[in-house]
Amino acid sequence: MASLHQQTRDEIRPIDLRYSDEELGAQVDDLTEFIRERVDAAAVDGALVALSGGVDSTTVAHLAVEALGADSVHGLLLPKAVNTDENMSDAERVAQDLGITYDVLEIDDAVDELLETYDAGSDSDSEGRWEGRYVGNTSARVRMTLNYLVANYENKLVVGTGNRAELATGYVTKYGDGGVDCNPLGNLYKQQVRQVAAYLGVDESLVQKTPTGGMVDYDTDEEEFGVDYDTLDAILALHVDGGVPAAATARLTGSSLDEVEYIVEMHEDSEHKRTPPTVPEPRS
Ligand SMILES: Nc1ncnc2c1ncn2[C@@H]1O[C@H](COP(=O)(O)OP(=O)(O)OC[C@H]2O[C@@H]([n+]3cccc(C(=O)O)c3)[C@H](O)[C@@H]2O)[C@@H](O)[C@H]1O
Ligand SMILES: Nc1ncnc2c1ncn2[C@@H]1O[C@H](COP(=O)(O)OP(=O)(O)OP(=O)(O)O)[C@@H](O)[C@H]1O
Ligand SMILES: [Mg+2]
Repeated sequence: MASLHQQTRDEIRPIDLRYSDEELGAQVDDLTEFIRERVDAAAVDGALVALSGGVDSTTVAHLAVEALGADSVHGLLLPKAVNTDENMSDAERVAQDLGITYDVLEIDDAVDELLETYDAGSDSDSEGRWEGRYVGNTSARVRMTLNYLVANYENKLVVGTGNRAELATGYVTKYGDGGVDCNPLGNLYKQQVRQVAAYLGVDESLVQKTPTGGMVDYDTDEEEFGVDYDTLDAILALHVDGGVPAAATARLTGSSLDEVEYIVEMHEDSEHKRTPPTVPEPRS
């Protein structure tokens, strides 16, 4: 990995976290070994991957096939009306190119039924953000339920797709896309995920695709972070994971202090998503 301290005050350019060629091959070996180990340790028959057409799930599907062989990997496409046809056809192409079995299960009815059961009325502010939150998160939890239904049925592990940038900022739905059995990409920043994807032969258009949650129709990840992914990666690597002071991080990444502090706030507020549910201390 390139040095985090490669910049001078006069020359601000994105911090490069990408692996060297040698590191990249070794990293991919480690990731495939990780998936094999998890499946062996659980004594199951393989891996289930939910496929969205995004680079994270595409990369995990490729890694799982490298690790286990196509016969041991099952894909699930779980479209909702809000998902673009392009994403879903990309997901289908990934499954077909890899030669894995997959199902396409529409989730709109299940999500609507849950919302109606609670009579979830309008909880929206003027931009519909709050309504988007509970609808989007319920969709993610319906997907999680279907992942486990099929994983139980097929005796497989649910292999998650969360990367370090998402997990560090809590940019996952708790017990939704965050509800998985293991996360092979959990220590990789987004630019490293893209690098691994390219190494595994993922189509360039998918490697460079704009990340979106597909939760509601207006979200791209970078709009919610307030900075682009390369900058987010760098802020996390320098400050949150690396202990470089916030002001120096802002300078080194070409960000404002407010932008760095917003990411820190996301990190701190989402601690509960990275730890098991708390229990009180036992009475002594
Ligand atoms: N301190 C605390 N200790 C323990 N639990 C705490 C807590 N604070 C909140 N909670 C619980 O957590 C809940 C909030 O968490 P959660 O339900 O996840 O909801 P929340 O974090 O508000 O929303 C999920 C975020 O992740 C993003 N997301 C989700 C899924 C996929 C993607 C994507 O890009 O692919 C992005 C989404 O856009 C949104 O910004 C609260 O309702 C409460 O139950
Ligand atoms: N329509 C969908 N069908 C199946 N799985 C989905 C769908 N939408 C989201 N998921 C699952 O939720 C995960 C989290 O979504 P996320 O957007 O973070 O990842 P991605 O789409 O793979 O990559 P990117 O972040 O670049 O868009 C996906 O990787 C996938 O496993
Ligand atoms: Mg996506």
